[in-house]
Amino acid sequence: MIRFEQVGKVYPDGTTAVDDLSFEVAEGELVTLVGPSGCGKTTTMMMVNRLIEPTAGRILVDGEDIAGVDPVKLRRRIGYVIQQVGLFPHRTVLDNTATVPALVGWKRAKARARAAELLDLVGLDPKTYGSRYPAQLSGGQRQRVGVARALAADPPVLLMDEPFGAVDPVVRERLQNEFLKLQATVRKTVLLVTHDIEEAVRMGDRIAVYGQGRIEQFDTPAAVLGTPATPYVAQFVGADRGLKRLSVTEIEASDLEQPPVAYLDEPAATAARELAVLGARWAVVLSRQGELHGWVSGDALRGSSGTVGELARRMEAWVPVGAPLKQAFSEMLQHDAGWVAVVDGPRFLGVLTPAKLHEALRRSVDADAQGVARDEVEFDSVSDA
Ligand SMILES: Nc1ncnc2c1ncn2[C@@H]1O[C@H](COP(=O)(O)OP(=O)(O)OP(=O)(O)O)[C@@H](O)[C@H]1O
Repeated sequence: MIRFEQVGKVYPDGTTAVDDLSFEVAEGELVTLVGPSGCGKTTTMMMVNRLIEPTAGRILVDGEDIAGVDPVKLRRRIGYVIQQVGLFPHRTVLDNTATVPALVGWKRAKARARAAELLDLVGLDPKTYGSRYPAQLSGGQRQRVGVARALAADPPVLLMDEPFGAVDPVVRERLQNEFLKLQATVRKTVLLVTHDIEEAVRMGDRIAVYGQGRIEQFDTPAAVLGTPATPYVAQFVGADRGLKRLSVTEIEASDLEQPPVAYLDEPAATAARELAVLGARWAVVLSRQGELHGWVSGDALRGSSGTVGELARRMEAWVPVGAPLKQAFSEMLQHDAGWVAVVDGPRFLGVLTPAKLHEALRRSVDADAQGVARDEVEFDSVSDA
């Protein structure tokens, strides 16, 4: 979808910003460009919408060499989100969001209706915020408007330069998560620049790790963390990459333990006896169809004449199977729980304990050490195509 073929950029003063870049961003894929300040990330991105012209190689968007495309027309196909957001201060939020649809000739009512829809999508109620001016918004809200505006004309490609950079870490994580949810539905082809490896890992389907003007590694987050291609990459991803793996290692059904189970319609006395036999202090409460309803303690069951369902407590700590280990860990901490329930839709699969979580993390690190995960990674290179 976006393809760099041996692209280079030397500025008129002789600075080589990037050299011999070749990589591809597939349709619907989110690729993060990460690296230290001055390594050429922004130059790379701005060559895609022709705000900067390459001095070598070529860039294709949707199979077409962009050198031959009128820059203004090109930019209408490419959404652009930048850190400073660049909203027009004297226009309302709604009109800011409707900028591009209006430019490409949509009728005013249609452009505004689309803008309202987009504001809603990024979590800003158009009734409340649509008539405000940018100065009347928080930093995080302005960033959201920036994203809404970039998406308004429904461009297939999105360029994002430090889009969540100007807000505090808590808001940033929320914006990142919101954007990932949005991306799961809109499936744009995205190039996202960041200097933050955590952001690159969290957001990217694949990551391009930049050294000085060139890509040191182009891989999935798991592979970059697990098997850094060069000492430079290893240093850049940091000594705590084991911890970062929590974000990229998924919970699998085989990681789970099977705790004692009690059923909603079962008499409490029966369940209490079963727990006593097992020497267990609690049980997970399920429907007969295997749906998770909560948990119940042996103490609550003993002496009760009712059913298990009447005594069940809500399960606070749960995650869907396939979620990253980090999410399970965070649920455990948040609810001060010794384990988290893992579900597939409404169906209960088992529980993840700290010991199993540790095992899963080891499995993921060992798999990389043996080169397993890397073998599974598909490389896109220009020469393969
Ligand atoms: N117009 C210009 N003329 C000369 N050199 C430039 C120009 N723009 C950028 N550069 C240089 O090109 C190199 C790459 O810059 P670029 O902005 O692409 O880096 P970056 O990785 O995006 O950095 P940052 O994270 O700090 O924004 C830097 O050495 C920079 O000083």
